[in-house]
Amino acid sequence: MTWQETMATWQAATLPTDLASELATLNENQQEEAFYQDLKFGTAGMRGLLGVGPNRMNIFTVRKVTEALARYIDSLGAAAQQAGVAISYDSRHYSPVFAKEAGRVLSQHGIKVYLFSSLRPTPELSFAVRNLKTAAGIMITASHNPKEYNGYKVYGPDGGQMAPEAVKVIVDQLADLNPFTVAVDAADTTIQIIDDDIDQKYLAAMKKVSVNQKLIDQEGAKLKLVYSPLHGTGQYIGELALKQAGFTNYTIVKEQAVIDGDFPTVAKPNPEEKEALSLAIKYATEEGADLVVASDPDADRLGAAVRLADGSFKVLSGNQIAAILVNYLLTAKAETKTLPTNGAIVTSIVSSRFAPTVAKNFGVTTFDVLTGFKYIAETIERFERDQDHEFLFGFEESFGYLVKPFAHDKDAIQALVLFAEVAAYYKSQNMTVADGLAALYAKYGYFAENTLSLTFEGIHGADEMAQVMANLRHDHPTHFGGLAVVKAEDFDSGLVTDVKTNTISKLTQPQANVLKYWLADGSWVAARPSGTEPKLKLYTGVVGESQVLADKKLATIEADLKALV
Ligand SMILES: O=P(O)(O)OC[C@H]1O[C@H](O)[C@H](O)[C@@H](O)[C@@H]1O
Repeated sequence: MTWQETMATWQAATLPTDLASELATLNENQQEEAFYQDLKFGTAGMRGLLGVGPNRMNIFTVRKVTEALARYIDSLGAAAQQAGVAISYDSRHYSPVFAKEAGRVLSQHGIKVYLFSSLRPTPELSFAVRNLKTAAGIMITASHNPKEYNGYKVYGPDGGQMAPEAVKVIVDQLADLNPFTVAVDAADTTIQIIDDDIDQKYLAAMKKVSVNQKLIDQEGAKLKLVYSPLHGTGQYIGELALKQAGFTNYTIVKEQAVIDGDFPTVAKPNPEEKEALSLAIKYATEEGADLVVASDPDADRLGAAVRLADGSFKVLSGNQIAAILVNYLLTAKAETKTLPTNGAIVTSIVSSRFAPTVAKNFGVTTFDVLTGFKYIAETIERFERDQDHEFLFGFEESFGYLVKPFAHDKDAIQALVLFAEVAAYYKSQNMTVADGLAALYAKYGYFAENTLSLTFEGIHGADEMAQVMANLRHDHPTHFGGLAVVKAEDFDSGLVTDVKTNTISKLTQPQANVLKYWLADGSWVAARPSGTEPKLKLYTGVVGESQVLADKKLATIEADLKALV
C-alpha cells in the first residue's frame, strides 16, 4: 500500500475527535511522515510521536500491537493465558488510556490482566512480571523522550524487555492486522487492578540494595539530598524507598513532584541532559545539600550531581555514576569477604571502560553486550541458568543501572538508594562524592567519554543516517586524533578486523548496526543510529594521565569523528 492508500483507510474509519481533527489539518509532508510506515520496534520497544497514523502512538497502534501480543500468548496455551500480562504506565499524555486499551484487547482474548491502578515505574513493572509470574508485561512510556512522544515496551516472563527473536514473532503478525477491527472487551472482564500489594513487595525487595545498614543508621540522617522525580513515576515510590532505607533528610523538588505529561519545568525529562537537573541543583544550593538525584518519568534512569568544596555542583555522567557504584559495592563485598570468585558486571559496548577497570582490580569479569537493557537482562538469565557467574551490577552509559536482579530492567529507585548510601559513606569519611571520584581517577586513570547525538528527523533523516553508516563502512577510518585504529568491529557483519595482522575474527554479540574502532592507546570510538530517537550517536572513550590530558585527547578524537560525518 502507498502512504496515500493507508491514509485513505484512516480517513474512512471512525476516529476519536482528537485524531480526526489532527488528520484534517496535516500538510502533505506531515501526512507522509505519519502514514508511510508502521511504528518500528527499536532499542526499547515501540516508540514514537503521539498522533494520528500507523507511524504514531495512538489507540489504534496500541490495539494492533496488543492484538499481536495476545495472539502470541494464545499460541503459548492456556497456562500462559491464565498467567496473564502485567501492565503499567508513566505520566505521559495518553499513558493511562493506552494501558487500559491494551488491557481490554487482552481481556477480549480471555487473557488475565494485572493493571496498575495508577502510574508506576518501569522497574516496578518488571518486578511485577516476575512476582506475579505473568507470561508478559507491558509498560506504556517513552522513557526520557520529549513530551510529544509515547511508547510501548514489552516484557517477557523473566521481567526483561523481550529479546529481538521473541519480538520478531509478534512483529511478524502485525503486517496482517487491521487496527480498526481489533476487538476490545469494554467490560474489562479479566482485568484485575493491582497497586499497594506490589508496591510493598517491591519495597521489601529494595531492602536488599543497601549494603551497610549500620553505616546508614549512623550517617543516613546527616546526608542532605535533593530528589527530583521529573514529573514522573518516581515521585511516590522513590520517596518511600529513601525513607525506608534510612535517608530521612531529603527534599523533593516540589514543582517536579507534580505528575504532568508536559514536563513543564524541563526542556526534556532526561537526566542525560544537565538542564534537567537545574531546578534540583538550585534547591540543593539553597539548602546546602550534599547530593542531587533525579529519575526520568518512568524511573528507570537516574542522574546525579554532587557538591564540590566551593559549594557548587558537578553533574556526573552515567559512566561516572556506574564507576562510583561499582567501586563501592565491590569494596564493601571485599571487606566483608562476600565477594564471589565468579562475580560479573554487565555493560554495553558503548559504555566506559572505567567501571570495568575498577571491577578487574577486584577480580570481577565484565561482559559487554549491545545497547539495550534487554541484553543485560538476558545475560543475567544466562548466569542464573548456567550458574557460571554471579551478577553483581549492570549499567549503560545512558544512566541506567541495576544492582539486584529482582527487576530485570534498569532501576532508578535501586540506584537512588545505593547512591545515597555511597554519599553517606563518603560523608562519614569527611569526603564528598567528588573527592571519592577523584581518588578513583588517581588510582585507575582519568577516563573521559562523550556522546555526540546528531538529529536526523523523518523519512529522509533515516536515509541520511544510513548513508553516514554506509560511508564509514566503505572507507574505514585509519586514525582518530592522530591515534591509529588497531581494531575495527562491525556488529552488522559480526566481524572484527585486527588492523596490524590483517586478520578477521567473529564478534560474540548479535547483529546490530554499530561500528566500533579501538585505537592504539586503548581509546575507542563508536557510531550507531539510536533505536529510541531519530539520532545518530557517536561515542568516544579515552583514558589519560590527567583530567586535562584526557579531555584534550577526547576533543581531538571527536574533532576527527565529526569531520567524518
Ligand atoms: O541509544 P538508544 O538506542 O536511543 O538507547 C538508549 C537507551 O534507551 C532506553 O533507555 C533503553 O532502555 C536503554 O537500554 C538504552 O540504552
